[in-house]
Amino acid sequence: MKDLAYLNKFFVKYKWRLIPGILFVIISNIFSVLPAQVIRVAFDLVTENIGVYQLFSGFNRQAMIYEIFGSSLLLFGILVLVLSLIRGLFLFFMRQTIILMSRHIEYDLKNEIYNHYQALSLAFYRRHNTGDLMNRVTEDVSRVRMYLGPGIMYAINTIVLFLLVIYAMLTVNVRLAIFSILPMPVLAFIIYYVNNIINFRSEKIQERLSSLSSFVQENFSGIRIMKSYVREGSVREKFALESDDYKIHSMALVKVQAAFYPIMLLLVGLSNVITIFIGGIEVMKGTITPGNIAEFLVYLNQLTFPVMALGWVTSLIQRAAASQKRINEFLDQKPEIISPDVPKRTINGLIEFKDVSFIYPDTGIQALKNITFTAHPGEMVAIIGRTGSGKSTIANLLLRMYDSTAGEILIDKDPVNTLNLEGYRAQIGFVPQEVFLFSDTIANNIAFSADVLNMPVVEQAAKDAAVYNNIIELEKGFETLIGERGVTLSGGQKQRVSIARAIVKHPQILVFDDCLSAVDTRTEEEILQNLGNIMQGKTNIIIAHRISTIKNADKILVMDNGEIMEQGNHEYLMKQKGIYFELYEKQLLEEQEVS
Ligand SMILES: Nc1ncnc2c1ncn2[C@@H]1O[C@H](COP(=O)(O)OP(=O)(O)OP(=O)(O)O)[C@@H](O)[C@H]1O
Repeated sequence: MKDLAYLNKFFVKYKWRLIPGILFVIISNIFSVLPAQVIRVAFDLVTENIGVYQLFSGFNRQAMIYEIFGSSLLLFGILVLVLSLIRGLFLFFMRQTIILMSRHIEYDLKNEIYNHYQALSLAFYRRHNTGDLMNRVTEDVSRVRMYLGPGIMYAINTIVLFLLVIYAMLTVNVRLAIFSILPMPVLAFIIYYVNNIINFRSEKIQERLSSLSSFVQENFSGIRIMKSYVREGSVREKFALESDDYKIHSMALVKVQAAFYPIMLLLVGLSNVITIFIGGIEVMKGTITPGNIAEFLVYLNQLTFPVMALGWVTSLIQRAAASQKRINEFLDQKPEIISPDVPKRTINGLIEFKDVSFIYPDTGIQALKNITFTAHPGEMVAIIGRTGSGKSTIANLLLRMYDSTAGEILIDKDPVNTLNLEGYRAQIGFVPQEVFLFSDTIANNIAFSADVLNMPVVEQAAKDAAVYNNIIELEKGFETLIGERGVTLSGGQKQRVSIARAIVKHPQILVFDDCLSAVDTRTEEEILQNLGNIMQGKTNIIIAHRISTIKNADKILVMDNGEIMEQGNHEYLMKQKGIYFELYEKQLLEEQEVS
């Protein structure tokens, strides 16, 4: 329960909704207890007046008595109606304050979690799957809201109504009061117990449902592979198995739910029977009037819902506590990469890696060993090497997605971790190895880094990335939607849109992580030539597999197994007759074989 204490700050923030809300709950309950007393008076009046009416049988006065009796009953009826209307009005106010407060808190909490997520570093995202991250912002927050809104509202409601009704009952007759509320604790306990079973089984169903939807989603995403490997039959069988599992769990829930309402109604009915029985004895003894029995029956029916709510609210609070615990786990995570509190400044782009080593925190893989190199503004530094040799890791460290385990990375002679992170990253154009485009228009994807869309700039970036002609050939040009709901671009086109996105902001440092692999050599040359113009005086880091991409670079780092094996320009490395030379010969041979 201590996990829920985290939410207390919101109660303070929204105190002017909570306090009136509590007052409205109390007032609405007073108006819900009063009608029972009116009914008692009316009931007694009926029994008394029937006697009087019969006494005057055969006299003229009988019609008059009938009239007086009828109009006073009407008056009582109107009174009950008015009291109920007033109660309804306050119930409306109660919901308008407390439920609204819970919605405000839900909004604040979601934003808080989302902002926190954004501050967390890449390593955090490697450790947790997307489904889990999403669940905490949606499912868990909704459960917490149920505690903040209905949970609190019904809890206060139940307590207030209980106190009022039980007080009213005790003032009439203690014995009858005790007997009539005797089945209530049993009812509360059963509801609590059954609710827990229902929640547990619902969660199981939810898990099955997530697994079923992940299964379907994955198979539809990979439909091309599935069809080409003719696996429809076996996938259909697996789907039927998953569905069956879901059905079995659903049936188990239905059974409990089916037994729930009859048991509840039985207990409520039992209370009524006891009240009438014991009440009847008391009336015969003369301690209470028949009107009191009617009054008690109204009280009992009023208590039924709060008692049910008690069981329900208890399990609701338990679920909310479990969800808040999961939320707190994430909120307590400290970002590993923290920006120092310094002003943003423009960088020149001098990059120095000094003896940098890096071990990935989760896997313990040593991806870099004693890396030392310098990239000056205006230079193009290329990184080449076998897969898994650590090229992308250099880009990750340069972008400060991770901090190096040993050694130093200097930008304009200052350690990278002393720079304002946001300001620094904003001056880097990064094109990752795996292209990711948002489900949005091409224009918005290219202008992703800008707050305002500047079409001439976007168009120029598309021209520099050699994708302009492809875009204008599309029916809607730059306004074409891409992603799941939109058109599918080819692999090379996607890469070039992603390049345009990086160069549109004219960064001080440009990092290309093997992003020309799906582009033909002629287009590649065009892009590199354009880069030469845009990036004059700025620093380019190009990671590639093809020597043709990088042979004009000012400096080439040849990597293997996390280390720089050779370093220099193309001519120098060729003369060395080492790994680079071998790679060149091999690629030349492959090209000749292809042609
Ligand atoms: N996020 C990560 N967590 C743990 N280990 C990682 C992570 N990313 C890469 N590695 C490991 O670090 C090593 C270097 O990987 P890296 O991605 O830097 O290689 P690369 O040279 O870019 O390869 P490729 O050319 O195939 O992209 C590999 O052994 C890889 O398994």
